[in-house]
Amino acid sequence: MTSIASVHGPDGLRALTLPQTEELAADIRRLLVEEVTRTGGHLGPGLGVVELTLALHRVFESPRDQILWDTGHQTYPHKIITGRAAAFGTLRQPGGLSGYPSRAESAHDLIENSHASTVLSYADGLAKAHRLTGATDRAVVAVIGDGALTGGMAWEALNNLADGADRPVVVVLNDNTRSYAPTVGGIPAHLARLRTEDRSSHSVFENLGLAYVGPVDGHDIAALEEALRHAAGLGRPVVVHCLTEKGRGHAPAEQDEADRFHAVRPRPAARTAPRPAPEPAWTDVFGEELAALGDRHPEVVALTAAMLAPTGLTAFADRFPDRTFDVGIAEQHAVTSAAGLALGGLHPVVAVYATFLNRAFDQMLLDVALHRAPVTFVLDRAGVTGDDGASHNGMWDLTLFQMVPGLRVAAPRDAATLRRALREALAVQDGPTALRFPKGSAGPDIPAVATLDGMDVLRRPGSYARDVLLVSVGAMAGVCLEAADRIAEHGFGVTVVDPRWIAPVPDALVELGLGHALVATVEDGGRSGGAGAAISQALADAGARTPVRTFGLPQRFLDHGRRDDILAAHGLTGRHIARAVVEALAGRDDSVSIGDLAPQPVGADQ
Ligand SMILES: Cc1ncc(C[n+]2csc(CCOP(=O)(O)OP(=O)(O)O)c2C)c(N)n1
Ligand SMILES: CC(=O)[C@@H](O)[C@H](O)COP(=O)(O)O
Ligand SMILES: [Mg+2]
Repeated sequence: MTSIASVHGPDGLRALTLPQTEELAADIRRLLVEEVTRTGGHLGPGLGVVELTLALHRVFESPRDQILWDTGHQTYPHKIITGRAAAFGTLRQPGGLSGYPSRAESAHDLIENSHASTVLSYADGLAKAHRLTGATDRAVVAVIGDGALTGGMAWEALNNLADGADRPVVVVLNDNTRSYAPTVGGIPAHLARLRTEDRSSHSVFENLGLAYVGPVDGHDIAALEEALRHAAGLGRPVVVHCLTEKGRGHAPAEQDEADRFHAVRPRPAARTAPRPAPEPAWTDVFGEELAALGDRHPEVVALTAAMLAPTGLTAFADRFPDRTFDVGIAEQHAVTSAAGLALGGLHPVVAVYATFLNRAFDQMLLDVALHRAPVTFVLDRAGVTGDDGASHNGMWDLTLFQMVPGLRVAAPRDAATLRRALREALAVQDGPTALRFPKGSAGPDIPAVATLDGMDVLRRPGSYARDVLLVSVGAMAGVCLEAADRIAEHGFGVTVVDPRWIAPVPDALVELGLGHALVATVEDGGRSGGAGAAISQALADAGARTPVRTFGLPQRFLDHGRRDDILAAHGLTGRHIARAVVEALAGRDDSVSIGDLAPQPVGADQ
């Protein structure tokens, strides 16, 4: 039995016979199922590319030849055969292997961004660089999924690749017919015709001017190697169309109609005490409320970028299939299409993970906000997500939102305020709205003790002294209340307020801030240009001399880890905030922000 342990790096692969390689594939599958079901992660995508990964590393000589992966979630087999099998059990653990390619881990990993549809653009750039630097002996190989191929950037890149007959790139299309769910649109329909029709009809790739090889059985190593060698020998841009099965070799994944085990949760640790009833997930609270509002709001339609279930739209889609649109992994199109829907008299809800909206900022700014289109953006996974690493944290949305004229932004603190904010957003007809909430459980509802011009007061100062105003943004309410209690122990009067709608900065919040000795803002998002910065600016514009402390995430790419650990590492805990506020009030040292006070995690962030 050829085991992983018997192969030392990709060079060892090329010495194996075909049967030995097939045995190795079985051993890799065993390791994937055993470890990923324990650690959590992307099991289905990796199972689907075991043979493809082996064939790629037997035909091409990485890292001289550069093998690039779109999204990177399917690279566990690649990691295993490029020297990281022994560490594979640390996958997605703090300080352990990243769940995506990592340049710090290996020379075989070139691109780390987990945002889809980018790989062909990297490849186009690399091919041009090799042409200009004379490094024409290095192959450029770009693996892209059928889902990622529905993203606009992929076609921008194909347009350029087709224009570079003297700049060879081997595009490996990993066609498993699915993103999470079956991939939607004309592109998968075309690929299906290529799979089933005789090769009389030209592929779209050939019509663009690229060579096309396939379709090839993506689980037949010999056939794959022959096709890849042929493609590499063409010396021009070529698409190798590989047919694979997501979840291959693990029956529960193969039979999973939802998403073929796209991403599995970690196996829960054995417990002695009964597990407490889980509090509702933010995603489910949103999804159930939107479905409930769908009857009362016939003008509401929902859009997703290939993530219907992950963003909570399943219930709405089940009840209103004609009012639900999956546009593929195409966030830019989703947003401008929503503007079109709004111009047509409807109220679109664009449900998206916060980090993925980054790429549709221009569309939000100039296709939606410029036209004051009543589009509601619902951002899940806002703030620190943690396990999926730097490009998955939703830590830029609050900063981007500050730049959009007329955009109203809500950051609910719990399930009750999420439901309320959604109802309020759907009632806005004269401009865009956005709601943002983190990954995971919405936790217990946090009641207000009073309201003030639409803002929720969560804590009044016992002594009515107006020493500190703690402005809680979204899900940081619990942290703020803990900080307030700690600060009050030092004899200071602390008010905690949750504006609920945090942009534009409410006038009532400025008014409230003017009357306090110090204002502190706490957000699960980037400090730079975030909600706190906007509040600080608004106070300054009102002529306030009140010092403002903003607590949030540093302007860094944060390594993967557990959400709570990352928040703590950057001072977003009651204890850290209290200490910094008390020191600022005591005048001991008001030049230091909490982000500098907090201990940095091992393997300091970039
Ligand atoms: C811009 C962007 N939007 C959404 C996602 C979330 N996402 C991760 S993998 C995936 C599906 C990818 O499908 P495909 O490219 O076919 O790869 P497969 O999982 O089938 O191997 C999606 C939508 C993302 N990573 N990037
Ligand atoms: C690879 C990718 O972008 C998604 O699959 C992401 O991993 C989603 O993660 P969660 O849905 O677990 O937050
Ligand atoms: Mg796919």
